[in-house]
Amino acid sequence: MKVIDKIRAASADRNRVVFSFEFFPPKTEDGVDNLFERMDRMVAHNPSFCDITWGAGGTTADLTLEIANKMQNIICVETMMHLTCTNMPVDKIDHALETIKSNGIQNVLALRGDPPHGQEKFVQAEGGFACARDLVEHIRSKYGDYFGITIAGYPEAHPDVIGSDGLAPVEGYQNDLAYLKSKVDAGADLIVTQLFYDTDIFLKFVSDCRQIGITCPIVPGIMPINNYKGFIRMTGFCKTKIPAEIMAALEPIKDNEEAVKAYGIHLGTEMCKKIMAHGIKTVHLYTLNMEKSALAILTSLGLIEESKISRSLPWRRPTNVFRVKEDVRPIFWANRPKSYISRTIGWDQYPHGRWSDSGNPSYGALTDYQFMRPRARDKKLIEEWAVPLRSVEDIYERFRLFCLGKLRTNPWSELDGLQPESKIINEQLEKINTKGFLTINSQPAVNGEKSDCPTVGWGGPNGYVYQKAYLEFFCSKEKLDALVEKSKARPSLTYMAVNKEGIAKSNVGPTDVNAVTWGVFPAKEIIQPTIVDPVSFNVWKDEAFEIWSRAWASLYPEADASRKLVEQVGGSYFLVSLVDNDYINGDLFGVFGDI
Ligand SMILES: Cc1cc2nc3c(=O)[nH]c(=O)nc-3n(C[C@H](O)[C@H](O)[C@H](O)COP(=O)(O)OP(=O)(O)OC[C@H]3O[C@@H](n4cnc5c(N)ncnc54)[C@H](O)[C@@H]3O)c2cc1C
Ligand SMILES: NC(=O)c1ccc[n+]([C@@H]2O[C@H](COP(=O)([O-])OP(=O)(O)OC[C@H]3O[C@@H](n4cnc5c(N)ncnc54)[C@H](O)[C@@H]3O)[C@@H](O)[C@H]2O)c1
Ligand SMILES: C[S@@+](CC[C@H](N)C(=O)[O-])C[C@H]1O[C@@H](n2cnc3c(N)ncnc32)[C@H](O)[C@@H]1O
Repeated sequence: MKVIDKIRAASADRNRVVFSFEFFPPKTEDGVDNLFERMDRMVAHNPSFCDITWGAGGTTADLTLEIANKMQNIICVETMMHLTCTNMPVDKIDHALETIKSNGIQNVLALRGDPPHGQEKFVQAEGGFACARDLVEHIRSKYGDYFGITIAGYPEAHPDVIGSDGLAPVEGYQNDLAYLKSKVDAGADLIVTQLFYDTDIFLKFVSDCRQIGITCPIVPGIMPINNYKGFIRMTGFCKTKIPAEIMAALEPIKDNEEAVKAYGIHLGTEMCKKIMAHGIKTVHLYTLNMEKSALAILTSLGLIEESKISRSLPWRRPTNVFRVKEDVRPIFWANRPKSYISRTIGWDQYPHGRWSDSGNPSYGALTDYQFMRPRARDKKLIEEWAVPLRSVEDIYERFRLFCLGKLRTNPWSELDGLQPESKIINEQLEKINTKGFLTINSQPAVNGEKSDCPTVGWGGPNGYVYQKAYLEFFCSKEKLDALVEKSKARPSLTYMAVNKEGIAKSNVGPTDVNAVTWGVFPAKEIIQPTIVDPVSFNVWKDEAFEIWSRAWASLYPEADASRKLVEQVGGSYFLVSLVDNDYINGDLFGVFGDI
């Protein structure tokens, strides 16, 4: 969706305030991994968009494109990619735009760019554009209305116009404004401003823009002060005016980083309050890839609340323009959303409400990507899972500890630990893992809980949510046989089981689709976001078995005895998916009672 449409919708919805986060491409691979984990946490607070910068002179082009793709499709946040003209002939510009378009991204921040490192003046690339307005014109003429186009605005005028006294001559400021209007007239629909610390200057700028007929939203760019030296460097570079009272407040605490941060949060909050009091309901935060100050400012403003992170679906709703209609997913990849998205990236049609509408979905092939762990998690996974294993009971112990919350990582999960809903059943999970039913997925039964309940709620307020109890685990053939025998006396149970070779047992039909999570909301059809189905189970099973070797056994050296044990268990156990369809009086764990 275009950011401008989100901002307009928020303004129509009781003038709701929206906020956004800016990030830049980190310099190392570990940095990139860490950034995604951080973004994931920040996106849970529902920013209207996040943007990623385009390294000076196009130095980070490939990385920016890759990060933008992951932000939109895996983190699932509305993504705006910065794009500059520096060193970019038109074919390179088009390559970048075609790439993000095919990845379902609809938002671009169109910029001229700074001169490349070490150079003083911006130089137009051969066959490239001279300024941001040319780029805006090009995007509109070639891509029509597909992209939402944002441009940069400078409340104190562009630094090129600012003199050595730190001020822009009136004429320079006016020319800059007139040029800004020409960028809007060329097709831009949103302005994000350069950072500033004098709110009066920003408010005057907005008023000046309105006077010359700029009507689009103007989003204030706020950079929380994180450390004194960085602040001085950035404001010097951008020629930003620092009000005397800010300098006076910083001077005595400049060597105390914590005090500077706290002041930065206080100042950012006060600036936003003042801006918002003037009717501006958007805030753009230059996060500098840091989480604390940006979130603290939003918390102080009452725009976010840790305890009220709400989910519109039990899994993160896609933002990719091609998959926004998607509202049903099989449960199997619930703990591996990145893998699910990568395996379904080619789908051009998403089921709407009824899973069977999608027919027989062709999942993408299993690739190395599915087994790649973010480096930062690698260390933790090795520490928690590559421990000496003498018997199968030692294997059981890993699963048991994970279900008790004593391990953070799990080879079958891309997520950190368990979800809050698992607390309801973690004692039962512990018991069955101790018996050798090695769980990798679960959900408790829910019969009409309020939809804003912090543990199992989703979909916003005023609705009711429901779930069938679900378990997915590996177990030996003997244990599976015992379970199948016992389940005969429990008609509410349905199961599917399969081993690595594909030998299968099940009491459901080959195309039966079982909705295991649904919600009832005012003035809406029933929403049923999560299903269990044999077709997807059959695809998932290959990934689930590969994880034994590619994500766990591979953590040990080649000939290690523990490695062999892991391979052997993974190679001989069955993968079982078990649903208790009686979500009112069922007792899913009861069937394990005397096995
Ligand atoms: C929100 C924001 C994000 C940014 N992100 C990035 C980024 O990711 N990567 C990056 O490299 N840089 C980024 N920049 C920095 C930006 O590239 C520089 O500030 C650059 O010097 C100007 O870019 P612009 O798009 O504002 O340029 P333009 O809008 O083209 O303007 C540049 C200057 O030229 C003047 N000008 C141009 N044409 C005319 C004309 N015909 N008549 C009169 N005056 C004219 C303007 O008035 C202005 O002073 C960002 C800046 C902002 C505010
Ligand atoms: N608002 C801006 O003017 C702005 C914003 C982003 C990037 N940039 C410029 O883009 C180029 C590439 O930046 P990068 O992201 O690759 O890495 P970088 O290391 O130069 O900057 C890191 C981050 O700092 C922030 N930043 C840098 N310069 C800024 C500025 N003048 N004003 C506000 N924030 C600024 C941005 O969030 C940026 O992503 C640099 O020349 C940078 O100055 C400018
Ligand atoms: C089935 S989903 C939950 C989905 C959600 N209830 C829905 O309706 O779509 C994933 C659940 O599996 C749980 N889980 C993750 N790893 C697990 C494991 N190893 N054993 C048991 N449960 C696990 C998570 O805590 C989470 O509750």
